[in-house]
Amino acid sequence: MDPSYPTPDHLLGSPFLRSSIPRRSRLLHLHDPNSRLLLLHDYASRELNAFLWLSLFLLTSLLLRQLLRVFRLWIHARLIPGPPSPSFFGHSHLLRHRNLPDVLASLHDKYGSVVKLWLGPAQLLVSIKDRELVRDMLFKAEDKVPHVGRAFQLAFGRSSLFMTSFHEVRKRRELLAAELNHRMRGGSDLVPDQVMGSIMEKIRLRSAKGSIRCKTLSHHMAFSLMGSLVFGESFSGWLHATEYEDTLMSITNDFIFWASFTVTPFWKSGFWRYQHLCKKLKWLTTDMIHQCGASYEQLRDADWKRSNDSGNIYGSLGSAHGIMAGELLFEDAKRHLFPSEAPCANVMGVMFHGCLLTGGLICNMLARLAAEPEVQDQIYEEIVMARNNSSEDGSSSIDKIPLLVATIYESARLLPAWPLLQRSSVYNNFLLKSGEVIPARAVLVAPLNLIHSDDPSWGDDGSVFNPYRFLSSTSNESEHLKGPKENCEKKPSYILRDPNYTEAFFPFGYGTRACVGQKIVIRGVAALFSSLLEQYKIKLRQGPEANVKASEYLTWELLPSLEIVFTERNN
Ligand code: HEM
Repeated sequence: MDPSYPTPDHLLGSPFLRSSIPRRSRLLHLHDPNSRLLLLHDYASRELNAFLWLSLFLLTSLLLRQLLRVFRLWIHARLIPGPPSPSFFGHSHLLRHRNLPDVLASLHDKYGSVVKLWLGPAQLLVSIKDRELVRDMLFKAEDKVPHVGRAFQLAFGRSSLFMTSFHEVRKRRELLAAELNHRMRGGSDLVPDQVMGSIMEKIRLRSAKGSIRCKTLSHHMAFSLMGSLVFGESFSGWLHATEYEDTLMSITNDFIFWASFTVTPFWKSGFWRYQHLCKKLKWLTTDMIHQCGASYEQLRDADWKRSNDSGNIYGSLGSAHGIMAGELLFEDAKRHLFPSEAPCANVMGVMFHGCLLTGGLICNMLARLAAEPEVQDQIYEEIVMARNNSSEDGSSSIDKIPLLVATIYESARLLPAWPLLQRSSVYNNFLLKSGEVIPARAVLVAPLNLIHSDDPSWGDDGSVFNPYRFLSSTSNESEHLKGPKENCEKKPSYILRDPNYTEAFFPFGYGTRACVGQKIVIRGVAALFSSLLEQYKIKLRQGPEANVKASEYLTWELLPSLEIVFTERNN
Protein backbone atom coordinates (compact mmCIF):
# COMPACT_ATOMS: atom_id res chain seq x y z
CA MET A 1 0.00 0.00 0.00
CA ASP A 2 1.17 3.50 -0.74
CA PRO A 3 2.31 4.94 2.65
CA SER A 4 1.05 8.42 1.63
CA TYR A 5 -2.49 7.05 1.18
CA PRO A 6 -4.70 8.11 4.17
CA THR A 7 -5.62 5.08 6.22
CA PRO A 8 -8.37 5.09 8.90
CA ASP A 9 -5.60 5.50 11.49
CA HIS A 10 -4.49 8.70 9.83
CA LEU A 11 -8.03 10.01 9.78
CA LEU A 12 -8.49 9.12 13.40
CA GLY A 13 -5.38 10.93 14.51
CA SER A 14 -5.04 13.76 12.05
CA PRO A 15 -6.96 16.55 13.75
CA PHE A 16 -5.16 16.20 17.05
CA LEU A 17 -1.62 14.96 16.29
CA ARG A 18 0.77 16.62 14.01
CA SER A 19 1.71 13.22 12.60
CA SER A 20 0.32 9.79 13.36
CA ILE A 21 2.74 7.01 14.16
CA PRO A 22 3.65 5.40 10.84
CA ARG A 23 2.36 1.92 10.19
CA ARG A 24 5.85 0.67 9.69
CA SER A 25 6.27 0.77 13.51
CA ARG A 26 4.14 -2.35 13.76
CA LEU A 27 6.51 -4.18 11.47
CA LEU A 28 9.47 -3.51 13.69
CA HIS A 29 10.84 -6.36 15.66
CA LEU A 30 9.22 -6.91 19.06
CA HIS A 31 12.45 -7.98 20.79
CA ASP A 32 14.03 -4.69 19.98
CA PRO A 33 13.50 -2.33 23.02
CA ASN A 34 13.23 0.66 20.66
CA SER A 35 10.47 -0.98 18.68
CA ARG A 36 8.60 -1.88 21.88
CA LEU A 37 8.78 1.76 22.94
CA LEU A 38 7.47 2.85 19.56
CA LEU A 39 4.67 0.33 19.81
CA LEU A 40 3.71 1.61 23.24
CA HIS A 41 3.79 5.16 21.95
CA ASP A 42 1.62 4.13 19.02
CA TYR A 43 -0.88 2.50 21.38
CA ALA A 44 -1.00 5.51 23.72
CA SER A 45 -1.57 7.97 20.92
CA ARG A 46 -4.42 5.85 19.54
CA GLU A 47 -6.03 5.75 22.96
CA LEU A 48 -5.68 9.50 23.29
CA ASN A 49 -7.16 10.06 19.86
CA ALA A 50 -10.10 7.82 20.62
CA PHE A 51 -10.69 9.69 23.88
CA LEU A 52 -10.52 13.08 22.16
CA TRP A 53 -12.92 11.95 19.43
CA LEU A 54 -15.34 10.66 22.02
CA SER A 55 -15.19 13.94 23.93
CA LEU A 56 -15.75 15.88 20.74
CA PHE A 57 -18.72 13.68 19.96
CA LEU A 58 -20.23 14.09 23.44
CA LEU A 59 -19.68 17.86 23.44
CA THR A 60 -21.25 18.22 20.01
CA SER A 61 -24.27 16.13 20.95
CA LEU A 62 -24.66 18.17 24.14
CA LEU A 63 -24.52 21.41 22.20
CA LEU A 64 -26.95 20.03 19.62
CA ARG A 65 -29.33 19.04 22.40
CA GLN A 66 -29.16 22.52 23.88
CA LEU A 67 -29.69 24.02 20.45
CA LEU A 68 -32.68 21.75 19.90
CA ARG A 69 -34.07 22.80 23.28
CA VAL A 70 -33.69 26.49 22.44
CA PHE A 71 -35.20 25.83 19.02
CA ARG A 72 -38.21 24.06 20.57
CA LEU A 73 -38.55 26.91 23.09
CA TRP A 74 -38.62 29.43 20.27
CA ILE A 75 -41.15 27.40 18.28
CA HIS A 76 -43.58 27.16 21.21
CA ALA A 77 -42.99 30.71 22.47
CA ARG A 78 -43.62 32.08 18.97
CA LEU A 79 -47.37 31.79 19.53
CA ILE A 80 -47.40 33.55 22.90
CA PRO A 81 -48.03 37.30 22.53
CA GLY A 82 -45.30 39.66 23.65
CA PRO A 83 -42.60 42.01 22.36
CA PRO A 84 -39.98 40.51 20.04
CA SER A 85 -36.54 40.04 21.52
CA PRO A 86 -34.45 43.16 20.72
CA SER A 87 -31.09 41.35 20.91
CA PHE A 88 -29.37 38.10 21.82
CA PHE A 89 -29.67 39.06 25.50
CA GLY A 90 -33.41 39.64 25.29
CA HIS A 91 -34.98 42.31 27.45
CA SER A 92 -32.66 41.80 30.42
CA HIS A 93 -31.18 45.30 29.96
CA LEU A 94 -34.72 46.74 30.37
CA LEU A 95 -35.00 45.24 33.83
CA ARG A 96 -31.83 47.01 34.94
CA HIS A 97 -33.63 50.35 34.65
CA ARG A 98 -37.26 49.46 35.48
CA ASN A 99 -38.69 47.02 37.98
CA LEU A 100 -40.34 43.85 36.71
CA PRO A 101 -43.91 44.51 38.01
CA ASP A 102 -43.99 47.89 36.18
CA VAL A 103 -42.71 46.32 32.97
CA LEU A 104 -45.30 43.55 33.23
CA ALA A 105 -48.11 46.04 33.91
CA SER A 106 -47.44 47.89 30.67
CA LEU A 107 -46.97 44.64 28.71
CA HIS A 108 -50.30 43.25 29.94
CA ASP A 109 -52.01 46.49 28.91
CA LYS A 110 -50.62 46.10 25.43
CA TYR A 111 -50.65 42.33 24.79
CA GLY A 112 -53.43 40.90 26.99
CA SER A 113 -53.54 38.47 29.89
CA VAL A 114 -50.71 36.13 28.79
CA VAL A 115 -47.44 37.81 27.86
CA LYS A 116 -43.96 36.54 27.08
CA LEU A 117 -40.69 38.32 27.74
CA TRP A 118 -37.30 37.04 26.58
CA LEU A 119 -34.65 37.44 29.29
CA GLY A 120 -31.93 35.74 27.26
CA PRO A 121 -31.64 33.40 24.25
CA ALA A 122 -32.86 30.42 26.28
CA GLN A 123 -34.63 32.21 29.13
CA LEU A 124 -38.29 32.81 28.64
CA LEU A 125 -40.56 34.50 31.15
CA VAL A 126 -44.32 34.13 30.78
CA SER A 127 -46.55 36.38 32.85
CA ILE A 128 -50.23 35.54 33.42
CA LYS A 129 -52.78 38.03 34.71
CA ASP A 130 -56.18 36.42 34.21
CA ARG A 131 -57.60 34.82 37.40
CA GLU A 132 -58.74 31.54 35.77
CA LEU A 133 -55.53 31.15 33.78
CA VAL A 134 -53.44 31.80 36.91
CA ARG A 135 -55.37 29.00 38.68
CA ASP A 136 -54.80 26.74 35.69
CA MET A 137 -51.10 27.53 35.62
CA LEU A 138 -50.66 27.04 39.38
CA PHE A 139 -52.19 23.58 39.11
CA LYS A 140 -50.29 22.46 36.04
CA ALA A 141 -46.84 23.94 36.68
CA GLU A 142 -45.83 21.98 39.76
CA ASP A 143 -42.16 22.93 40.03
CA LYS A 144 -40.55 26.00 41.56
CA VAL A 145 -38.23 28.22 39.56
CA PRO A 146 -34.77 26.56 39.93
CA HIS A 147 -33.29 29.86 41.16
CA VAL A 148 -35.45 29.82 44.32
CA GLY A 149 -34.64 26.18 45.13
CA ARG A 150 -30.95 27.03 44.66
CA ALA A 151 -31.16 29.98 47.07
CA PHE A 152 -32.66 27.74 49.79
CA GLN A 153 -30.06 25.04 49.19
CA LEU A 154 -27.17 27.50 49.29
CA ALA A 155 -28.32 28.97 52.59
CA PHE A 156 -29.65 25.95 54.51
CA GLY A 157 -28.50 22.83 52.66
CA ARG A 158 -30.63 20.30 50.84
CA SER A 159 -34.15 20.36 52.23
CA SER A 160 -37.18 18.29 51.35
CA LEU A 161 -39.57 21.26 51.53
CA PHE A 162 -38.30 24.06 49.33
CA MET A 163 -36.72 22.16 46.44
CA THR A 164 -37.48 22.87 42.80
CA SER A 165 -39.10 19.57 41.87
CA PHE A 166 -42.59 18.89 43.21
CA HIS A 167 -41.92 15.14 43.45
CA GLU A 168 -39.03 15.78 45.84
CA VAL A 169 -41.15 17.88 48.22
CA ARG A 170 -44.56 16.24 48.03
CA LYS A 171 -44.20 13.78 50.90
CA ARG A 172 -42.62 16.31 53.27
CA ARG A 173 -45.26 18.94 52.44
CA GLU A 174 -47.98 16.47 53.35
CA LEU A 175 -46.32 15.67 56.69
CA LEU A 176 -45.89 19.35 57.56
CA ALA A 177 -49.46 20.16 56.54
CA ALA A 178 -50.71 17.31 58.77
CA GLU A 179 -48.64 18.58 61.71
CA LEU A 180 -49.94 22.11 61.25
CA ASN A 181 -53.54 20.90 61.06
CA HIS A 182 -53.03 18.87 64.16
CA ARG A 183 -51.70 21.92 65.92
CA MET A 184 -54.74 23.95 64.92
CA ARG A 185 -57.19 21.25 65.93
CA GLY A 186 -55.51 21.15 69.35
CA GLY A 187 -57.75 24.09 70.24
CA SER A 188 -55.07 25.78 72.37
CA ASP A 189 -53.81 29.31 71.80
CA LEU A 190 -51.43 29.67 68.89
CA VAL A 191 -49.62 32.48 70.65
CA PRO A 192 -48.81 31.37 74.20
CA ASP A 193 -49.31 33.97 76.96
CA GLN A 194 -45.57 34.11 77.60
CA VAL A 195 -44.88 35.09 73.98
CA MET A 196 -47.70 37.62 73.91
CA GLY A 197 -46.43 39.05 77.19
CA SER A 198 -42.91 39.57 75.85
CA ILE A 199 -44.24 41.32 72.71
CA MET A 200 -46.43 43.64 74.81
CA GLU A 201 -43.52 44.42 77.08
CA LYS A 202 -41.38 45.36 74.09
CA ILE A 203 -44.14 47.64 72.77
CA ARG A 204 -44.56 49.23 76.20
CA LEU A 205 -40.85 49.96 76.56
CA ARG A 206 -40.48 51.32 73.03
CA SER A 207 -43.69 53.37 73.27
CA ALA A 208 -42.32 55.12 76.33
CA LYS A 209 -39.47 56.39 74.13
CA GLY A 210 -41.79 57.61 71.34
CA SER A 211 -42.50 56.01 67.98
CA ILE A 212 -41.57 52.52 66.78
CA ARG A 213 -40.33 51.61 63.35
CA CYS A 214 -43.07 49.51 61.78
CA LYS A 215 -40.66 47.10 60.10
CA THR A 216 -38.58 46.41 63.22
CA LEU A 217 -41.64 45.68 65.34
CA SER A 218 -43.34 43.51 62.75
CA HIS A 219 -40.24 41.36 62.26
CA HIS A 220 -39.97 40.86 65.99
CA MET A 221 -43.65 39.89 66.22
CA ALA A 222 -43.32 37.48 63.30
CA PHE A 223 -40.19 35.96 64.80
CA SER A 224 -41.88 35.39 68.18
CA LEU A 225 -44.92 33.86 66.49
CA MET A 226 -42.86 31.55 64.27
CA GLY A 227 -40.49 30.62 67.12
CA SER A 228 -43.32 29.45 69.35
CA LEU A 229 -45.04 27.71 66.44
CA VAL A 230 -41.95 25.75 65.41
CA PHE A 231 -40.17 25.19 68.73
CA GLY A 232 -42.95 25.56 71.29
CA GLU A 233 -43.20 27.59 74.47
CA SER A 234 -39.59 26.96 75.50
CA PHE A 235 -38.52 29.26 72.64
CA SER A 236 -39.39 32.47 74.47
CA GLY A 237 -37.04 31.63 77.34
CA TRP A 238 -34.17 30.63 75.08
CA LEU A 239 -30.91 32.51 75.71
CA HIS A 240 -29.96 32.90 72.06
CA ALA A 241 -33.35 34.07 70.73
CA THR A 242 -32.16 37.61 69.92
CA GLU A 243 -29.02 36.31 68.24
CA TYR A 244 -31.16 33.93 66.18
CA GLU A 245 -33.46 36.76 65.11
CA ASP A 246 -30.53 38.99 64.03
CA THR A 247 -28.81 36.18 62.12
CA LEU A 248 -32.01 35.25 60.30
CA MET A 249 -32.60 38.87 59.29
CA SER A 250 -29.01 39.26 58.02
CA ILE A 251 -29.41 36.15 55.86
CA THR A 252 -32.61 37.63 54.40
CA ASN A 253 -30.71 40.60 52.99
CA ASP A 254 -28.39 38.49 50.79
CA PHE A 255 -30.53 35.42 50.24
CA ILE A 256 -31.32 35.90 46.55
CA PHE A 257 -28.12 37.78 45.69
CA TRP A 258 -25.68 34.88 46.24
CA ALA A 259 -27.94 32.41 44.46
CA SER A 260 -28.06 34.63 41.37
CA PHE A 261 -24.49 33.68 40.36
CA THR A 262 -24.38 30.91 37.75
CA VAL A 263 -21.07 29.73 39.23
CA THR A 264 -20.95 29.91 43.04
CA PRO A 265 -18.60 32.85 43.76
CA PHE A 266 -16.09 31.11 46.06
CA TRP A 267 -13.55 33.85 45.33
CA LYS A 268 -15.65 36.63 46.93
CA SER A 269 -15.11 37.35 50.62
CA GLY A 270 -18.77 38.48 50.99
CA PHE A 271 -19.87 35.00 49.99
CA TRP A 272 -17.84 33.45 52.82
CA ARG A 273 -19.29 35.96 55.29
CA TYR A 274 -22.73 34.87 54.11
CA GLN A 275 -21.81 31.20 54.51
CA HIS A 276 -20.55 31.95 58.00
CA LEU A 277 -23.95 33.45 58.90
CA CYS A 278 -25.71 30.37 57.52
CA LYS A 279 -23.44 28.10 59.60
CA LYS A 280 -24.17 30.18 62.68
CA LEU A 281 -27.90 29.84 62.08
CA LYS A 282 -27.48 26.10 61.77
CA TRP A 283 -25.58 25.92 65.03
CA LEU A 284 -28.24 27.98 66.80
CA THR A 285 -31.05 25.87 65.30
CA THR A 286 -29.37 22.66 66.47
CA ASP A 287 -29.03 24.14 69.96
CA MET A 288 -32.71 25.10 70.05
CA ILE A 289 -33.78 21.69 68.74
CA HIS A 290 -31.90 19.98 71.59
CA GLN A 291 -33.50 22.28 74.11
CA CYS A 292 -36.92 21.83 72.58
CA GLY A 293 -36.45 18.03 72.54
CA ALA A 294 -35.49 17.98 76.22
CA SER A 295 -38.43 20.11 77.34
CA TYR A 296 -40.76 18.09 75.14
CA GLU A 297 -39.64 14.86 76.82
CA GLN A 298 -40.31 16.38 80.25
CA LEU A 299 -43.74 17.64 79.25
CA ARG A 300 -44.66 14.33 77.68
CA ASP A 301 -43.63 12.35 80.77
CA ALA A 302 -45.61 14.69 83.02
CA ASP A 303 -48.58 14.46 80.72
CA TRP A 304 -48.47 10.67 80.57
CA LYS A 305 -48.38 10.46 84.33
CA ARG A 306 -51.39 12.77 84.52
CA SER A 307 -53.64 11.37 81.86
CA ASN A 308 -52.21 7.90 81.38
CA ASP A 309 -53.34 8.32 77.82
CA SER A 310 -50.58 7.51 75.39
CA GLY A 311 -52.84 7.74 72.34
CA ASN A 312 -53.21 11.48 72.00
CA ILE A 313 -49.97 13.18 72.87
CA TYR A 314 -50.43 16.25 70.71
CA GLY A 315 -53.89 17.22 71.83
CA SER A 316 -53.12 17.04 75.50
CA LEU A 317 -49.82 18.94 75.31
CA GLY A 318 -51.43 21.91 73.61
CA SER A 319 -49.25 24.87 72.62
CA ALA A 320 -46.39 23.88 74.93
CA HIS A 321 -44.64 22.04 72.09
CA GLY A 322 -44.05 23.29 68.58
CA ILE A 323 -44.27 21.49 65.28
CA MET A 324 -40.67 20.38 65.93
CA ALA A 325 -42.03 17.91 68.47
CA GLY A 326 -43.80 16.19 65.61
CA GLU A 327 -40.53 16.09 63.70
CA LEU A 328 -38.73 14.63 66.67
CA LEU A 329 -41.39 11.99 67.05
CA PHE A 330 -41.14 11.02 63.43
CA GLU A 331 -37.37 11.19 63.25
CA ASP A 332 -36.95 7.56 62.23
CA ALA A 333 -39.60 7.76 59.58
CA LYS A 334 -38.10 11.03 58.42
CA ARG A 335 -34.66 9.53 57.93
CA HIS A 336 -36.14 6.64 56.09
CA LEU A 337 -38.18 8.91 53.83
CA PHE A 338 -35.63 11.65 53.23
CA PRO A 339 -32.12 10.25 53.36
CA SER A 340 -30.53 13.08 51.33
CA GLU A 341 -31.89 15.89 53.49
CA ALA A 342 -29.38 18.11 55.31
CA PRO A 343 -29.92 18.24 59.10
CA CYS A 344 -32.07 21.24 60.19
CA ALA A 345 -32.55 22.43 56.58
CA ASN A 346 -36.34 22.21 56.78
CA VAL A 347 -36.54 23.88 60.18
CA MET A 348 -34.34 26.77 59.02
CA GLY A 349 -36.27 27.00 55.73
CA VAL A 350 -39.64 27.17 57.51
CA MET A 351 -38.34 29.73 60.03
CA PHE A 352 -36.87 31.85 57.25
CA HIS A 353 -39.91 31.72 54.97
CA GLY A 354 -42.39 32.14 57.83
CA CYS A 355 -40.57 35.06 59.53
CA LEU A 356 -39.98 36.92 56.28
CA LEU A 357 -43.53 36.69 54.96
CA THR A 358 -45.38 36.89 58.25
CA GLY A 359 -43.26 39.97 59.03
CA GLY A 360 -44.36 41.51 55.73
CA LEU A 361 -48.01 40.81 56.48
CA ILE A 362 -47.81 42.20 60.03
CA CYS A 363 -46.02 45.36 58.83
CA ASN A 364 -48.73 45.87 56.24
CA MET A 365 -51.48 45.33 58.87
CA LEU A 366 -49.94 47.78 61.34
CA ALA A 367 -49.71 50.46 58.66
CA ARG A 368 -53.27 49.89 57.40
CA LEU A 369 -54.76 50.00 60.87
CA ALA A 370 -52.79 53.11 61.77
CA ALA A 371 -54.19 54.79 58.67
CA GLU A 372 -57.77 53.59 59.26
CA PRO A 373 -58.78 54.53 62.84
CA GLU A 374 -62.49 53.83 62.14
CA VAL A 375 -61.79 50.24 61.15
CA GLN A 376 -59.52 49.91 64.15
CA ASP A 377 -62.30 51.02 66.52
CA GLN A 378 -64.79 48.60 64.99
CA ILE A 379 -62.34 45.75 65.37
CA TYR A 380 -61.86 46.77 69.01
CA GLU A 381 -65.61 46.51 69.60
CA GLU A 382 -65.61 43.12 67.92
CA ILE A 383 -62.76 41.90 70.13
CA VAL A 384 -64.43 43.10 73.33
CA MET A 385 -67.67 41.42 72.30
CA ALA A 386 -65.88 38.18 71.43
CA ARG A 387 -64.08 38.24 74.80
CA ASN A 388 -67.37 38.71 76.68
CA ASN A 389 -69.08 35.95 74.72
CA SER A 390 -66.17 33.56 75.10
CA SER A 391 -66.45 33.82 78.89
CA GLU A 392 -70.13 32.84 78.46
CA ASP A 393 -69.73 29.83 76.18
CA GLY A 394 -66.11 29.04 77.09
CA SER A 395 -64.83 29.09 73.52
CA SER A 396 -62.57 31.46 71.60
CA SER A 397 -62.38 31.47 67.85
CA ILE A 398 -61.49 33.70 64.95
CA ASP A 399 -65.07 33.26 63.73
CA LYS A 400 -65.96 35.79 66.41
CA ILE A 401 -63.61 38.46 65.06
CA PRO A 402 -64.49 38.40 61.34
CA LEU A 403 -63.63 42.05 60.70
CA LEU A 404 -60.11 41.50 62.02
CA VAL A 405 -59.64 38.46 59.77
CA ALA A 406 -61.15 40.40 56.85
CA THR A 407 -58.56 43.12 57.51
CA ILE A 408 -55.80 40.51 57.31
CA TYR A 409 -57.20 39.30 53.96
CA GLU A 410 -57.56 42.84 52.65
CA SER A 411 -54.02 43.82 53.70
CA ALA A 412 -52.62 40.68 52.06
CA ARG A 413 -54.66 41.39 48.93
CA LEU A 414 -53.50 44.96 48.45
CA LEU A 415 -49.86 44.41 49.35
CA PRO A 416 -49.01 40.70 49.16
CA ALA A 417 -45.88 39.75 51.07
CA TRP A 418 -44.79 37.59 48.10
CA PRO A 419 -45.84 39.87 45.23
CA LEU A 420 -44.66 37.78 42.27
CA LEU A 421 -45.73 34.12 42.36
CA GLN A 422 -43.20 32.05 40.43
CA ARG A 423 -43.56 28.57 39.06
CA SER A 424 -42.10 26.38 36.35
CA SER A 425 -42.65 23.03 34.71
CA VAL A 426 -39.13 21.68 34.55
CA TYR A 427 -39.68 18.59 32.39
CA ASN A 428 -42.89 18.96 30.38
CA ASN A 429 -44.62 21.52 28.20
CA PHE A 430 -48.23 22.11 29.13
CA LEU A 431 -51.32 23.57 27.57
CA LEU A 432 -53.01 26.56 29.17
CA LYS A 433 -56.81 26.71 29.10
CA SER A 434 -56.55 29.64 26.69
CA GLY A 435 -54.71 27.48 24.14
CA GLU A 436 -51.08 28.65 24.55
CA VAL A 437 -48.47 25.91 24.89
CA ILE A 438 -46.14 26.82 27.74
CA PRO A 439 -42.69 25.37 27.08
CA ALA A 440 -40.88 23.36 29.76
CA ARG A 441 -38.43 25.40 31.91
CA ALA A 442 -40.08 28.73 31.13
CA VAL A 443 -40.32 30.95 34.22
CA LEU A 444 -44.01 31.50 34.91
CA VAL A 445 -45.07 34.47 36.98
CA ALA A 446 -48.35 35.80 38.32
CA PRO A 447 -47.99 39.53 39.17
CA LEU A 448 -50.20 39.75 42.24
CA ASN A 449 -50.16 43.55 42.39
CA LEU A 450 -52.09 43.58 39.09
CA ILE A 451 -54.26 40.52 39.66
CA HIS A 452 -55.34 41.57 43.16
CA SER A 453 -56.55 44.99 42.14
CA ASP A 454 -57.55 44.80 38.47
CA ASP A 455 -59.62 41.65 38.44
CA PRO A 456 -63.37 42.15 37.83
CA SER A 457 -64.10 40.04 40.91
CA TRP A 458 -63.11 43.04 43.11
CA GLY A 459 -65.44 45.54 41.44
CA ASP A 460 -64.71 49.22 40.82
CA ASP A 461 -62.97 49.76 44.13
CA GLY A 462 -60.36 47.03 43.58
CA SER A 463 -57.48 49.30 44.50
CA VAL A 464 -59.16 50.74 47.62
CA PHE A 465 -58.72 49.34 51.14
CA ASN A 466 -62.09 47.89 52.14
CA PRO A 467 -62.02 44.86 54.47
CA TYR A 468 -65.85 44.77 54.42
CA ARG A 469 -65.69 43.24 50.95
CA PHE A 470 -64.93 39.91 52.64
CA LEU A 471 -67.95 40.10 54.94
CA SER A 472 -71.61 39.35 54.43
CA SER A 473 -74.24 40.35 56.93
CA THR A 474 -76.09 37.43 58.50
CA SER A 475 -79.43 38.96 57.49
CA ASN A 476 -78.63 38.82 53.77
CA GLU A 477 -75.57 36.72 52.96
CA SER A 478 -75.28 37.76 49.36
CA GLU A 479 -74.97 41.41 50.27
CA HIS A 480 -71.32 42.40 50.79
CA LEU A 481 -70.87 45.23 53.19
CA LYS A 482 -69.52 48.47 51.81
CA GLY A 483 -67.87 50.28 54.66
CA PRO A 484 -67.86 51.18 58.34
CA LYS A 485 -70.52 53.91 58.31
CA GLU A 486 -73.46 51.82 57.28
CA ASN A 487 -72.82 49.31 60.05
CA CYS A 488 -72.66 51.81 62.88
CA GLU A 489 -76.32 51.76 63.82
CA LYS A 490 -77.47 48.22 63.23
CA LYS A 491 -74.27 46.42 64.35
CA PRO A 492 -75.03 43.26 62.38
CA SER A 493 -73.12 40.06 62.89
CA TYR A 494 -70.89 39.28 59.98
CA ILE A 495 -70.01 36.13 58.17
CA LEU A 496 -66.54 35.90 56.76
CA ARG A 497 -66.26 34.68 53.18
CA ASP A 498 -63.24 32.60 52.20
CA PRO A 499 -61.89 34.27 49.05
CA ASN A 500 -59.57 31.40 48.14
CA TYR A 501 -62.01 29.52 45.98
CA THR A 502 -63.95 32.23 44.24
CA GLU A 503 -61.90 35.35 43.78
CA ALA A 504 -58.58 36.46 42.38
CA PHE A 505 -56.88 36.02 45.74
CA PHE A 506 -53.43 34.43 45.77
CA PRO A 507 -51.27 35.94 48.56
CA PHE A 508 -50.49 32.39 49.72
CA GLY A 509 -50.26 30.90 46.24
CA TYR A 510 -52.72 28.33 44.99
CA GLY A 511 -52.88 24.77 43.70
CA THR A 512 -50.40 21.95 44.10
CA ARG A 513 -47.69 24.04 45.75
CA ALA A 514 -49.75 26.53 47.68
CA CYS A 515 -48.50 27.63 51.09
CA VAL A 516 -49.20 25.00 53.73
CA GLY A 517 -48.95 27.60 56.51
CA GLN A 518 -51.80 29.83 55.32
CA LYS A 519 -54.48 28.84 57.84
CA ILE A 520 -52.22 28.74 60.85
CA VAL A 521 -50.58 32.05 60.01
CA ILE A 522 -53.94 33.81 59.64
CA ARG A 523 -55.02 32.46 63.03
CA GLY A 524 -51.70 33.41 64.61
CA VAL A 525 -51.73 36.96 63.23
CA ALA A 526 -55.39 37.35 64.26
CA ALA A 527 -54.50 36.24 67.80
CA LEU A 528 -51.58 38.71 67.92
CA PHE A 529 -53.67 41.65 66.73
CA SER A 530 -56.58 40.73 68.91
CA SER A 531 -54.41 41.11 72.04
CA LEU A 532 -52.66 44.18 70.65
CA LEU A 533 -55.79 46.13 69.68
CA GLU A 534 -57.51 45.28 72.93
CA GLN A 535 -54.83 47.23 74.78
CA TYR A 536 -53.55 49.80 72.32
CA LYS A 537 -54.57 52.24 69.62
CA ILE A 538 -52.16 52.37 66.72
CA LYS A 539 -51.45 55.77 65.16
CA LEU A 540 -49.10 57.17 62.58
CA ARG A 541 -46.31 59.30 64.03
CA GLN A 542 -47.17 62.98 63.76
CA GLY A 543 -45.18 64.32 60.85
CA PRO A 544 -45.37 64.35 57.08
CA GLU A 545 -46.42 60.64 56.94
CA ALA A 546 -49.54 61.30 59.00
CA ASN A 547 -50.95 63.59 56.33
CA VAL A 548 -50.30 61.27 53.42
CA LYS A 549 -53.22 59.11 52.30
CA ALA A 550 -52.90 55.41 53.08
CA SER A 551 -53.02 54.45 49.41
CA GLU A 552 -50.03 56.68 48.69
CA TYR A 553 -47.57 55.47 51.28
CA LEU A 554 -48.62 51.84 51.33
CA THR A 555 -46.16 50.67 48.77
CA TRP A 556 -43.21 48.41 49.24
CA GLU A 557 -40.73 51.26 49.03
CA LEU A 558 -42.23 53.39 51.79
CA LEU A 559 -43.76 50.84 54.13
CA PRO A 560 -40.55 49.78 55.92
CA SER A 561 -39.58 53.32 56.94
CA LEU A 562 -42.98 54.06 58.50
CA GLU A 563 -43.00 55.01 62.21
CA ILE A 564 -46.01 54.23 64.38
CA VAL A 565 -47.11 55.20 67.88
CA PHE A 566 -49.01 53.07 70.41
CA THR A 567 -51.34 54.70 72.93
CA GLU A 568 -53.01 52.68 75.66
CA ARG A 569 -56.79 52.28 75.25
CA ASN A 570 -57.64 53.13 78.85
CA ASN A 571 -55.76 56.47 78.60
C1 HEM B 1 -47.84 35.61 55.96
C2 HEM B 1 -47.19 34.50 55.93
C3 HEM B 1 -46.97 33.66 54.72
C4 HEM B 1 -47.17 33.96 53.40
C5 HEM B 1 -47.67 35.26 52.79
C6 HEM B 1 -46.79 32.79 52.64
C7 HEM B 1 -46.84 32.70 51.27
C8 HEM B 1 -46.40 31.63 50.54
C9 HEM B 1 -46.37 31.58 49.11
C10 HEM B 1 -46.84 32.68 48.18
C11 HEM B 1 -45.87 30.38 48.76
C12 HEM B 1 -45.67 29.88 47.33
C13 HEM B 1 -46.96 29.28 46.88
C14 HEM B 1 -47.06 28.97 45.44
O1 HEM B 1 -46.05 28.94 44.72
O2 HEM B 1 -48.21 28.72 44.98
C15 HEM B 1 -45.56 29.66 49.97
C16 HEM B 1 -45.04 28.40 50.04
C17 HEM B 1 -44.83 27.73 51.21
N1 HEM B 1 -45.17 28.14 52.49
FE1 HEM B 1 -45.80 29.95 53.00
N2 HEM B 1 -46.38 31.80 53.51
C18 HEM B 1 -46.49 32.30 54.79
C19 HEM B 1 -46.21 31.64 55.96
C20 HEM B 1 -45.88 30.33 56.04
C21 HEM B 1 -45.74 29.59 57.26
C22 HEM B 1 -45.97 30.15 58.65
C23 HEM B 1 -45.38 28.31 56.92
C24 HEM B 1 -45.10 27.11 57.78
C25 HEM B 1 -45.34 26.96 59.02
C26 HEM B 1 -45.30 28.26 55.47
C27 HEM B 1 -44.96 27.15 54.74
C28 HEM B 1 -44.80 27.14 53.37
C29 HEM B 1 -44.20 26.05 52.64
C30 HEM B 1 -43.66 24.76 53.24
C31 HEM B 1 -44.21 26.43 51.29
C32 HEM B 1 -43.55 25.69 50.16
C33 HEM B 1 -44.48 24.84 49.44
C34 HEM B 1 -43.75 24.18 48.29
O3 HEM B 1 -42.81 24.73 47.75
O4 HEM B 1 -44.18 23.10 47.93
N3 HEM B 1 -45.63 29.49 54.98
N4 HEM B 1 -45.91 30.45 51.04
